[in-house]
Amino acid sequence: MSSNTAATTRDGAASPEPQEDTEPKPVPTLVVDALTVRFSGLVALDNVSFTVAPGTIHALIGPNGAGKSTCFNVVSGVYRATAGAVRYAGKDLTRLAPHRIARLAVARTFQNIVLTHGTVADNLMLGRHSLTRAGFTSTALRLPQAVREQRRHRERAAEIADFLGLGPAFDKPVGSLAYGDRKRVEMARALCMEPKLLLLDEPVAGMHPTERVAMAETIAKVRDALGISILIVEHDMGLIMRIADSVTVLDFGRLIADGTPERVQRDPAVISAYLGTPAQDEGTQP
Ligand SMILES: Nc1ncnc2c1ncn2[C@@H]1O[C@H](COP(=O)(O)OP(=O)(O)OP(=O)(O)O)[C@@H](O)[C@H]1O
Repeated sequence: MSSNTAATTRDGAASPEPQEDTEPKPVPTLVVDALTVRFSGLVALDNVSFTVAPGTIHALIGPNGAGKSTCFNVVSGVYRATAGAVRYAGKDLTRLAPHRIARLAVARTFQNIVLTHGTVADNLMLGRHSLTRAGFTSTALRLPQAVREQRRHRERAAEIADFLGLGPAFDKPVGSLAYGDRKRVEMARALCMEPKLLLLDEPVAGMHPTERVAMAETIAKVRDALGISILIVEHDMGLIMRIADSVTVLDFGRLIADGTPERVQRDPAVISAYLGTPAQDEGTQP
């Protein structure tokens, strides 16, 4: 990070604040309003409403088949809603294709690792692609402006890699990294899009306990340093209780609880929904 833009987080670490020429835009509120999704006869989401306040970590939890991924996929434009709306930055996301949603500074990660080729730098530069102004021809011809722009993007990608603890791996092939680091690359790629809303789909799935704790700290650090909103689907209840500001609980497509982690954890409907289903892992019980 260039010294004139450097900022520090609460813990004193360098913060990857976006380098914007103009005043940064405020983080919009995400409003999920009476969302219903039907697949043939099955109601995957039934009139679900909740709000993600700017700069907060909002968790979407629930037993298997509760409708979490369906909700996540509607917000990111992968699934169509049957009814209801998802309002964000003055738009209804249910009417937009994924690339138009991405242009509203909404980035998502995937549950399963999709990055297997190239170096960490290559993958992070993919995340910068939508922010690149230079066209294919000027980049291919290595025109000075295009070269300068590429250099700026690479520096920014390196800052984000550093922030996520991937600095030493920046020029290494993604395939050579440990599983936990590859999950971090996925998150770094999403952050390279400079999102105001980050959608994390099971960011610690498959990680061992030490990696999970480290990732939880990183997610909280991203919220604190960047002030962006994070919507997270995750089965690891311990992680959710540690870092979430608010939690929405789904069961059989319906919202059964919504509130702070402490309140939701004590809610009888939540306890009964979880006790009625087999535990995913040791962290699943509320
Ligand atoms: N593309 C689809 N076509 C048909 N049914 C679907 C589709 N996607 C999800 N469903 C169904 O919708 C319901 C909700 O599924 P969803 O994957 O959203 O739940 P989930 O809470 O994410 O579950 P898990 O924790 O197991 O991932 C399930 O009954 C599922 O089988």
